[in-house]
Amino acid sequence: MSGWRLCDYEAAARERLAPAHYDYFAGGAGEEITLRANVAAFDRLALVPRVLRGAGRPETGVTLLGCRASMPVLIAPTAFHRLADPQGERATARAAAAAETIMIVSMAATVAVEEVGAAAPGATLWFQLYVQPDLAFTERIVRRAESAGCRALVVTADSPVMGVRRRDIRNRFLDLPAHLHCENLRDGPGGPVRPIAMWPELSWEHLAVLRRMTDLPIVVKGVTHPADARLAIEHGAAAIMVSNHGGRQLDGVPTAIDLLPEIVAEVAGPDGSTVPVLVDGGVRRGTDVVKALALGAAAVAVGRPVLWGLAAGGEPGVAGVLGLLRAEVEQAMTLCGCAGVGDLTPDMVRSVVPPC
Ligand SMILES: Cc1cc2nc3c(=O)[nH]c(=O)nc-3n(C[C@H](O)[C@H](O)[C@H](O)COP(=O)(O)O)c2cc1C
Ligand SMILES: O=C(O)C(=O)c1ccccc1
Repeated sequence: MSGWRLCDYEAAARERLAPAHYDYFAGGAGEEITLRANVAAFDRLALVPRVLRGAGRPETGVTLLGCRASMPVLIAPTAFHRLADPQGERATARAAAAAETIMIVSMAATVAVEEVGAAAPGATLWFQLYVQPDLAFTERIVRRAESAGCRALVVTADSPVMGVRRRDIRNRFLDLPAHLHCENLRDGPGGPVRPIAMWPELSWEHLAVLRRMTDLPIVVKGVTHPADARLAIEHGAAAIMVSNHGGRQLDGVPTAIDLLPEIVAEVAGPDGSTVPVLVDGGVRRGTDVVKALALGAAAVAVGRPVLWGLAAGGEPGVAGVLGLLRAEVEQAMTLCGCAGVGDLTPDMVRSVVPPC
């Protein structure tokens, strides 16, 4: 698949997927304003490279919450990988292991977290959690994620209810096909599968409960307001993920890349200390990654591009997408005169008026 660009994977995925499943992956909430804006926002930013720095071949690797990744691109948690490929999350995890990057396994995975870990022993996995009102059940799934070897807990905060996804309503996409289930929601092996609850009562108090429940570092995903970034840290978050859920929750939210600088400024301690700020939404090429890092992100995550790789070509497809992003990041860093991610600074990014 060499020579492919990310848009080629999306086109191939679209041809292979049932239209309702393509729409589920591709779609956003409401009028899809935020969905479109996420991608467009990167094009309104320009990179100002530094020259003659003798930087050599760049080191693209990063360490996040004690986990090494070969590039500052993580796999965002996305549901239902077996809609895209029979191996589903197993294939994604194997490609993540081969690329040496971190996969955030979704609570709504169609392969149990234990099986994802077993399928890709070399993979670094984090687990995304929708905190369930049944806190005893929540604790059981946290223990399962720990036993499966997950190294961080990513708590999704932007989904007190599900966003209104008009494509899914139009397509009557309500349930998974009968042979697929959210395996992390099973009450014991072979037991019944619970529906995932979105919980409007979820609050900062529960973050403190989780903090006491586990020694895993907690990432709060779906932060957009700077005041919430601060609250997340005050409640023990080890990292923050600036995200509008890929435009799938509240439509009209600013793009994650536009929110990033304010949040980075807010979480910077007076002594220069800070927690890592991750960002996702609309990252589609290496220069997008470099822009986010220059604006203060410790790393980015990609959601849909991984699903396109998976639907287009299973594990090799995901490997192709990750390899492409990795090569593009390296190329962009080299052209920016950067030896490592720490050399990317905010002065290297400018807002531009789009050409008319
Ligand atoms: C099909 C799909 C399913 C998703 N499922 C989850 C999920 O289960 N949990 C979660 O926290 N975020 C979920 N997300 C949001 C992603 O983690 C991420 O925030 C978003 O996809 C980033 O935008 P991008 O797709 O433009 O890269 C999902 C996104 C998509 C597209
Ligand atoms: O579709 C999503 O974006 C998502 O986050 C989700 C939540 C619960 C179940 C399946 C997917």
